[in-house]
Amino acid sequence: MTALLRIDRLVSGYGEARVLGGVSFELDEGRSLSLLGRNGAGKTTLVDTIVGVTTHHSGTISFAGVDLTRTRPERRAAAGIGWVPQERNIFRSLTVEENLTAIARPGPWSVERVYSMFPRLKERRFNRGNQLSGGEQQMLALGRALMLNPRLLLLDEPLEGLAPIIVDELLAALRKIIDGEGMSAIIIEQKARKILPLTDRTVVLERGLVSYAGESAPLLADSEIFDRYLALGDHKAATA
Ligand SMILES: Nc1ncnc2c1ncn2[C@@H]1O[C@H](COP(=O)(O)OP(=O)(O)OP(=O)(O)O)[C@@H](O)[C@H]1O
Repeated sequence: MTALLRIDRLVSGYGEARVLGGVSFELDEGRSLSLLGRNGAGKTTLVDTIVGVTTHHSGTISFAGVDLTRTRPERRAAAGIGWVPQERNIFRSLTVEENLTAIARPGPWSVERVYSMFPRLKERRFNRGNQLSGGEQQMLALGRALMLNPRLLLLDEPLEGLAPIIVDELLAALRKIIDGEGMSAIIIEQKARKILPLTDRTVVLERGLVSYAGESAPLLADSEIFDRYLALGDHKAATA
């Protein structure tokens, strides 16, 4: 079986600077992956390289059997790569409903389905992006990505800066999207223990290299394994 996403010896960064030093991993269709690691390890750089907005130095990115390494970001999106960056790129001057319909592509996800996932967005459908709370903006950013009906969803710290009750609501929605709908997803998260139970697989980055690539379950089940890869330095506080 061809992996949905195959990253092979990827080296990328910003201009001359190399952040990823040769990253390889695969993700099968319908599987989900936690992308973990300390601040500055290269998580955002990896996701941004998959999307096509960093400087590629060497290595390959294949998606559904097609080499996308030198393809422009718009073509990658059209191929089915949906992206919710850390800064949640919603249109702040458009209403919730306009945000959802502006970039919709045909497929199972519709405005009504997004509203049933996030009833709060339905209540706020005539409010503009800049009138929403942080949690509502994150729901809208996720809803927008779903409206593109992607084959793979890339989420960069979707829980960051949100109140605990909103974090729980988003985690429940992500569980429905991943488990219920079988969406393939890569999720960057600082709070490893929150996201590990949601995902089949995990990649841990350390200084631009893969230090762990495997099932998520052993990291949760065995505190020694968890500590070896995740409870170091900055990460200790973040995962507590
Ligand atoms: N636009 C940029 N230009 C130059 N260097 C950058 C840029 N963005 C990030 N970097 C550098 O790349 C390295 C990896 O950063 P990256 O944001 O990928 O890490 P991260 O694992 O996502 O960390 P965080 O959890 O802090 O977001 C860091 O040393 C960072 O300073």
